[in-house]
Amino acid sequence: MAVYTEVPQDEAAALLRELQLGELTALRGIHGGIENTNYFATTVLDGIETEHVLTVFERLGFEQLPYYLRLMKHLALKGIPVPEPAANAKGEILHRLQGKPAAVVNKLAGHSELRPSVVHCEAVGAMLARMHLAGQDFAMQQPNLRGLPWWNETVPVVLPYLNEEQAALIRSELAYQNHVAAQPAFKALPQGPVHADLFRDNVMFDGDRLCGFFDFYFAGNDSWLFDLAVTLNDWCIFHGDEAADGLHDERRAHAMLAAYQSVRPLTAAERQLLPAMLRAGALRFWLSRLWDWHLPREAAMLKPHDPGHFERVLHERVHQARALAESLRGASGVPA
Ligand SMILES: Nc1ncnc2c1ncn2[C@@H]1O[C@H](COP(=O)(O)OP(=O)(O)O)[C@@H](O)[C@H]1O
Ligand SMILES: N[C@@H](CCOP(=O)(O)O)C(=O)O
Repeated sequence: MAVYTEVPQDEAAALLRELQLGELTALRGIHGGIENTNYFATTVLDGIETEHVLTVFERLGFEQLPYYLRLMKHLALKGIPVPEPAANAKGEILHRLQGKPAAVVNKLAGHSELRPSVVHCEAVGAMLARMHLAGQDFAMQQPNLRGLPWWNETVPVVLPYLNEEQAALIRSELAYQNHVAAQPAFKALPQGPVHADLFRDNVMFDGDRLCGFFDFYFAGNDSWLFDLAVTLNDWCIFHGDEAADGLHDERRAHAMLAAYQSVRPLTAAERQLLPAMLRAGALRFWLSRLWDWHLPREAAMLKPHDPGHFERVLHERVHQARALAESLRGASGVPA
């Protein structure tokens, strides 16, 4: 269920006409997604049928949206396959439907690849690096609104719902992330606009061909390494019914990292900080899932995502980081 706001057919048709996209012939609510109201809209212009996605924003306000929509436009103009927001005659890409902010973008071909192969991970890694480079000259700035300040605010909110072991893990991870974020090397990491939620369900594939990235509504300015870590934490981890839920898949991770670096090699500081950033990415999504699970927005979600998955991912990332640190200490002659 993801139609919170019913958009009357005539109101949608008027907007699509204003955007010079043609005459509306079909409007269908989309039942995936959890954040916004989404419809597929079909229009006909000069005899040609085209598919669009009409979104009514339920959580984000008129102030935050220009950043996301302008970023998508910027990336699309640079050849990155992302949905391009449609503009009216005045060049405006943020519209209003039922008193709420709304946008219309082109519908990407393909479907989400929920069981990605090495080939899919390579394609995503390379495109992510291309997207980071293409965003370098994007002029607008907006922080990642789900970054460290939000983690610091949210941990006390979710703590009452955790058992002792979980509370200890979340507290110690938060302390670790605050410590890492204060380091000069961390502050100097390459930055730019990042997607920050590039999960498997936000990418379209047609077979092995990557058709596009979408759902930029958690984007913001942050380190590129954070974006890569979030992506690795979803695409290169075992999921759900697999016995190894939450564990790292070395083959897929290696493929994604190599493909990313074939476009933009990581700096020495990025390579060193990747284990810490994988932990940060796991903490970020464990927190948001705990929040959604225990404090759901009114009528907002039919099926919140499982927080336990990211608890397992965080355990895995902490374990890996310690093992790596110990092997490095061993290699340098310092006892582990
Ligand atoms: N530009 C697009 N092209 C094709 N499908 C899209 C596009 N945008 C959204 N969708 C479809 O709508 C669903 C919900 O979109 P999503 O952005 O994930 O919603 P939400 O932000 O509400 O969670 C997606 O899973 C996908 O099937
Ligand atoms: N990817 C996040 C939740 C964000 O939902 P989306 O449908 O907007 O991508 C998670 O899995 O926790």
